[in-house]
Amino acid sequence: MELPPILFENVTVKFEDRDVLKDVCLTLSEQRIGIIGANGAGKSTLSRLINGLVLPTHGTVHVGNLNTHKHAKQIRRDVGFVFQNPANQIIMPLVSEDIAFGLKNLQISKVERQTRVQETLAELNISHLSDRESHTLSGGEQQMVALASVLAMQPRTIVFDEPTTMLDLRNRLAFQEEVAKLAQRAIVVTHDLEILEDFDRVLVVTDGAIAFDGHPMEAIAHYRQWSHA
Ligand SMILES: Nc1ncnc2c1ncn2[C@@H]1O[C@H](COP(=O)(O)OP(=O)(O)OP(=O)(O)O)[C@@H](O)[C@H]1O
Repeated sequence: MELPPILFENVTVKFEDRDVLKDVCLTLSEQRIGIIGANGAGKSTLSRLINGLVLPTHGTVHVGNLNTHKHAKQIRRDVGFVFQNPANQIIMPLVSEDIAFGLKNLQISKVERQTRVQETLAELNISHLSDRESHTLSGGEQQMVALASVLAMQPRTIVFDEPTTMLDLRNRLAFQEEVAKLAQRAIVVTHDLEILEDFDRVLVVTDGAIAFDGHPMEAIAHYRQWSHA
């Protein structure tokens, strides 16, 4: 699978006149990239820039040749986003319908939709949730369903914003295994440092800037040291 590079050029994001990200320049071409850092540092904002959920106040973000300012619709087809709060992402009454919903928007045929829904549920070991009512699921079950909905759409990049916060050990391991197997690019914002150990690259965000960018173990060491300072 060809993975288009993601390019941040001098990106500043201001909220209410405050710089939440300051002049960030990055080229993301690796397959598995982690983003770590303190609460409020700007990690979610950085991740939301990738699919145009947040637009730069200054500068540009490109996914391949597409600019998030100009081509948000095309970019959203190619960059899936798994939200921190899965309840925000679940729309339809039944789990199977919810996963099929995104596929319908992509104009995928009914037969193909049903196949993909069942395959994705099986892949994540949650086939037993297929006919459950979405609003009765536990937080962790919702998080797995939100993940299934995005995986079923097969985007080439998937951005995860704190995907393991509600998961028990078994589902956390399932998530970790799923990410390790993905042919797609995974960009994961997390406070769960262990899941990043086999990643290709980890960014440490501090106060709206990239304070460290490199190998996971070195990035985690940098972040630990910074946290103790
Ligand atoms: N829509 C918004 N309007 C105003 N301020 C915002 C908005 N979104 C984020 N912020 C602020 O921007 C800063 C960075 O937020 P962000 O969510 O990117 O941080 P984070 O590193 O993901 O934090 P956490 O680990 O706590 O989730 C915070 O101070 C936050 O309050």
